[in-house]
Amino acid sequence: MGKIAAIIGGGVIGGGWAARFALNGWQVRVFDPDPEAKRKIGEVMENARLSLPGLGNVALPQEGSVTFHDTIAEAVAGADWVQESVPERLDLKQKVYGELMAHVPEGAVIGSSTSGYKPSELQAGLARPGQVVVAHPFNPVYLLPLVELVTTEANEAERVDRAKEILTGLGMYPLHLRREIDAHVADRFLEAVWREALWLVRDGIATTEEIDNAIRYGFGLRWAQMGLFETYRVAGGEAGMRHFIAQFGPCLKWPWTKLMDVPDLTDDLIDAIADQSDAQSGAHSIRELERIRDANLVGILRALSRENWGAGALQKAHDDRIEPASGLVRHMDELSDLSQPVLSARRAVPLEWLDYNGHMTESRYLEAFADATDRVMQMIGCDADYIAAGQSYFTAETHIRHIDESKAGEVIDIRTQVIEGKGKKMRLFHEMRAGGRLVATGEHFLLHVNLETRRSEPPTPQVEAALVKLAEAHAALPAPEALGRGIGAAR
Ligand SMILES: NC(=O)C1=CN([C@@H]2O[C@H](COP(=O)(O)OP(=O)(O)OC[C@H]3O[C@@H](n4cnc5c(N)ncnc54)[C@H](O)[C@@H]3O)[C@@H](O)[C@H]2O)C=CC1
Ligand SMILES: C[N+](C)(C)CC(=O)CC(=O)[O-]
Repeated sequence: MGKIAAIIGGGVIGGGWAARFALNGWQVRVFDPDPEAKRKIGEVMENARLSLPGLGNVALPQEGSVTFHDTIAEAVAGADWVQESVPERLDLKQKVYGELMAHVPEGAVIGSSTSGYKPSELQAGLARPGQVVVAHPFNPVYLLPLVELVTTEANEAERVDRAKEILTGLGMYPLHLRREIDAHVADRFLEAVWREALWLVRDGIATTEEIDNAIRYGFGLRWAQMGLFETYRVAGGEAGMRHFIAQFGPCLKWPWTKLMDVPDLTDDLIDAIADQSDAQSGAHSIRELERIRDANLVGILRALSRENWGAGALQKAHDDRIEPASGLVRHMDELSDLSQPVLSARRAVPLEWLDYNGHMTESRYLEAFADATDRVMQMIGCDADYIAAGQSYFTAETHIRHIDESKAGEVIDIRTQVIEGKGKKMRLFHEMRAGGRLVATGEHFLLHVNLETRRSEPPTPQVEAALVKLAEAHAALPAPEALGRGIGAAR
């Protein structure tokens, strides 16, 4: 049996944790007295299955089970990680921790999703305070990598290291705070922005929609990729941060913000906010908004991955970590059997690859096959260093057949047969399958090129020898039925 995560409280956040653990191969056990918890978590899992697996370019491990339990004792039995996500009330959390102490295995980490309590407040009076850390995630937990890890002197160093390792293994970024503080780091920041926004609505300066537009059409886009300080460094021009502070530092003392003043949440203000929010977003259900949010997040995160930047760089590092378990290799010497087509991709279909017909769109087949070709190039030694040294392959011709549909989150495998590999020429035949079904084939002809002259020339002897070895090993395979076929050619 795989690793076990117990989820105590399966609402918005507990459901997100359940999805992140399960889709990363953990067995998940949920305890939540809400009779609707199973349905709600089922809906979160559905959204997560569409979006999380396709965030990266390598398939996640096989999904773990999610089971529901009537008692805390049953849910936490044998658990490696327990994540508490009950409502944000200290008395309730402390009661739950009392019960957890009686049943959670001593080796397990107990993480709290608390948005604002300090770990010392949760640890107070417990038999084993060292087991409890704050692991504060961000909604949607299954897509956003940040988790604030807050610990105290009571936490053993080994347990803190294990907590970091487990969270990293889930594709998250544990930001370990230097010391505990109310509301950690990110929520202090969100709270300041939220307070200011409430004032702007209360004073009739802007509506909820106008405030959201001010964020999403402007600084929100900047924050997603560079955060605050790096953004302001750039805003300081060539003189950087010092110039930025010299220019805008004095404004901090001007009445630009309301600072700690909080508007009274009167019935009138709450009605105004709720009515404006209905007018702004009421045409969509919460589940629809969640799906829109998820599709946008996947697009943003995948764009950042292409630049190997920010949260996208984290995703790439996660892909690298899980790649060996996925069965993919980087060099053909790692293959145990050269006589069969090589596994050149094993990945899930990203949400952003879908089109208006609800399935993977045609251009993405080429992207998937192109990535598979890159993998074959890497396997024969035409890797990043080789290319940086001035040689590579260019694709000269491609023929793709679309045979069956593929949906978001579905795992596709591509296996590649080398049809020809000699001198400057490389001809590949890719077969893409989803759950054993043949989904598409791609035939590609490539020429080896000198990147300085931009003219074709033979590869280095090492690369050519590797390619020839693979081509000879594949020569005994039957020719693919569609090899060399043009559009409209008889089946
Ligand atoms: N909603 C958000 O945006 C975020 C919330 N958090 C934190 O996560 C925690 C949970 O918040 P949400 O998921 O938003 O609340 P929620 O209200 O959606 O879910 C709480 C769940 O806990 C269950 N519950 C109540 N008493 C319980 C008990 N004794 N044992 C087990 N389950 C119990 C409820 O039935 C409910 O399903 C809070 O500490 C909150 O501060 C953290 C990050 C973001
Ligand atoms: C509003 N909130 C305090 C519950 C927010 C969080 O804790 C983090 C988030 O997801 O924004």
